[in-house]
Amino acid sequence: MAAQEAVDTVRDREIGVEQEHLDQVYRRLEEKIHEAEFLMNDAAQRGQVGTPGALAERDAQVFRAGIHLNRLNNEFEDFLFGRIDLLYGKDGKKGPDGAYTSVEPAEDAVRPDNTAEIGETLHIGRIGVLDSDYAPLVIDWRAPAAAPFYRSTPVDPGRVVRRRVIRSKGRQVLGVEDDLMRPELRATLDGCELPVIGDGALMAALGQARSHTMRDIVSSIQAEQDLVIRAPAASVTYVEGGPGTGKTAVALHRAAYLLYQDRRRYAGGILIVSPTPLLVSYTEGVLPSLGEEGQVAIRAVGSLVDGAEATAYDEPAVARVKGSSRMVHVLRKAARGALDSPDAPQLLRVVAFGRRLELEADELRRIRHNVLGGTAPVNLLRPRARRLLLDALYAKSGAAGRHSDPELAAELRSSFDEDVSTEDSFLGFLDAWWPELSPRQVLDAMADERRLGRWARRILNPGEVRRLARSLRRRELSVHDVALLDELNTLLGAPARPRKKREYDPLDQLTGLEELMPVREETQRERAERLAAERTEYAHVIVDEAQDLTPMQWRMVGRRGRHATWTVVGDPAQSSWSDPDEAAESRDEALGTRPRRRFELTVNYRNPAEIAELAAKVLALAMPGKESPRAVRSTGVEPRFVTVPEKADLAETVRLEAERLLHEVDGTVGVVVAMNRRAEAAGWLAGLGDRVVALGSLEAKGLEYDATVVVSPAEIADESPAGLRVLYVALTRSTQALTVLSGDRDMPDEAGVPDLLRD
Ligand SMILES: Nc1ncnc2c1ncn2[C@@H]1O[C@H](COP(=O)(O)OP(=O)(O)OP(=O)(O)O)[C@@H](O)[C@H]1O
Repeated sequence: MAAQEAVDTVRDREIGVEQEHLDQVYRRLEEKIHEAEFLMNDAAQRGQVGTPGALAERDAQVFRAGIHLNRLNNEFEDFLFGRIDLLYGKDGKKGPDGAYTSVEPAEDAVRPDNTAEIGETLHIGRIGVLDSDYAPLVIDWRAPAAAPFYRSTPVDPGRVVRRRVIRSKGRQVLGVEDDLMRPELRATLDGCELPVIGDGALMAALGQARSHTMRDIVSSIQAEQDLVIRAPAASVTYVEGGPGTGKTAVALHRAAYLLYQDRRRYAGGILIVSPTPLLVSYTEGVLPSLGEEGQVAIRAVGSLVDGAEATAYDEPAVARVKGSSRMVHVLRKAARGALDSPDAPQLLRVVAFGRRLELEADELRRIRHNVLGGTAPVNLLRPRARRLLLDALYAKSGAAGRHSDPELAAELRSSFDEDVSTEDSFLGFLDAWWPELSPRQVLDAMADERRLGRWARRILNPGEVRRLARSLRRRELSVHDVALLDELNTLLGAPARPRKKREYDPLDQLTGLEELMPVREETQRERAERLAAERTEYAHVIVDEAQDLTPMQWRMVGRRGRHATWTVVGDPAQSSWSDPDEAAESRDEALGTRPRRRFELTVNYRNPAEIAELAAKVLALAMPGKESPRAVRSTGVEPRFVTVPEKADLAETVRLEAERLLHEVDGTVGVVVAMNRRAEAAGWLAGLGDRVVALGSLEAKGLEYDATVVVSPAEIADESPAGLRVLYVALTRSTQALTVLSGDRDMPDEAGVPDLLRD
């Protein structure tokens, strides 16, 4: 008891120490706010008066002050979250953030009797704050001086002796957790022994209940993740890792890091491509929590084309056709062939120079063939088609040989052209014979099985043509249709549209400040939409769940990053695309010859070992020989196996299980079913509240819940050629508890364990 009291006293004292530091930080920030407000008023009053140098300096100051204002108005849960106590460094050089730059300790930093004095203490937070003497009160987590907070380990501690995670809310420090990187040392700070509190901030973070939005991991980024986050942005950073290894989290933190490193370079925008709208809404709060809202657009792969917001999924056989790179050839033919619609006019009749002139079907066909000869986009060929029509009509008019004088001949021709091309019958004909085609119109034309059959001859087989045409007759766009629209957009060529004028914003006069201002009322989503509408290319593209992109989707994403650097994160073992080799080929095409830097993440932070072990059985079937990531914790709670009791039905059983799990966990419960049960499953859970959701297997991508019910592994596995990998995804969504519910098709044994999950 006395020992516990002593621990509590030390803990309280250490919390007090950090509280004092946080108070000092807030005092300093308040000073900065006053300064910022003064500067902004001053700037507004004085307008743009001054020398260019002074104006640039003033803008820079206002810019920095704007950052502070923005951050503080966001009342962060843990503005200050870390601290490292370091040995003296090899040399006495300081970096721009006021910290010593040396990574290695000085030779005499540790005395022969294994004692040492702490030479430097750094606090780490979401932004950097200097005191009035330019000494660092808080180091920005992305600054080089903060790297040892994430990188140092007992095996390779560098200068770090003690690493502390501070839990705070607003202005209040709530707790501290320490890790010793040099446990063999007896270190002192200001003459007193360095106390160590608690046992592991990471475990505390992992055990917390989940909500429907992802949290940032800024206070507990692990060393192998930090290497990826801070990797130089050259060419392609390629990251592989199993479920729960933090790929999505790392990708988001990397976006924030890149912006911090070189905001100017990324003014061209960062695009994050996510597989589903569910994953977009799950992750979109992370960047604002890291203080980054501007410049990053997070978009689902079904919403990458302006105006399309597809969420429907095609059945696997259709998705397979629509995703395949064979579609490029079909679309090329369709984009040109769609001009030749059944109701296209077969005769052009005009009156010119007092004569009736006609072009008949054969002549028209020849002209069209002639114009379409090259590879230029169809819509951009309309002026050429118009000219050839006029040429043919002029030839018929007999006026061509009337003047030998070239000037008079040219005059005659130009008055002919003007007469004809303003005639209603000519204009009407041109609109009908060479209409400006939209991608959607071509897709609609492909819904006609006969026409599609012509365009797909020797590319798709008759069964594929039938299925594709049938699916295109449904009006609702599917996720896979969006990549087809994008391809058609390129094939047709976008006619120049007038740019929307941006509303006047007085803050535009202050360079760079705009994106940081807290007064803007635009949400992250609105901003992303605006950015996407204004932009067709980005400076950096991050692809999450990259294993799922089809060849056609890779082409679409590739177009948005032709000059970009890339971060690509994925796990081949979770691929829902039936032919991973084909997708990898298209990925390589999209990324071109840029050199790749590869990283691997090896630790599963999501699933307890008990769940990870079960999922590994499916992995062994789906990808024999592929290793599972190592689970970092164990809960002692084994997965539960349930079958539908005799007098009950599936719906009732699922509902009962969901209710049971809602009692068991504080956070969310996900019920994962085969895609064709998606609609009915929502009904099974009616009235249970918003902590529980039903999801189709493909929608579960990237998400996580405190507990999950996986309904009929066999149904999920049989859904598509990639079914086993989709089942692997479904089984790896839970952070605490998992129920596997079997139907007849699963052939469960007496213990309820389905065939697929037995040893
Ligand atoms: N360093 C960390 N500290 C705390 N939590 C972490 C850390 N790394 C990952 N996590 C947590 O682990 C969970 C899984 O992370 P994430 O979703 O990024 O993994 P993933 O590799 O994308 O998984 P999947 O491939 O299954 O989609 C999340 O809850 C995330 O917050």
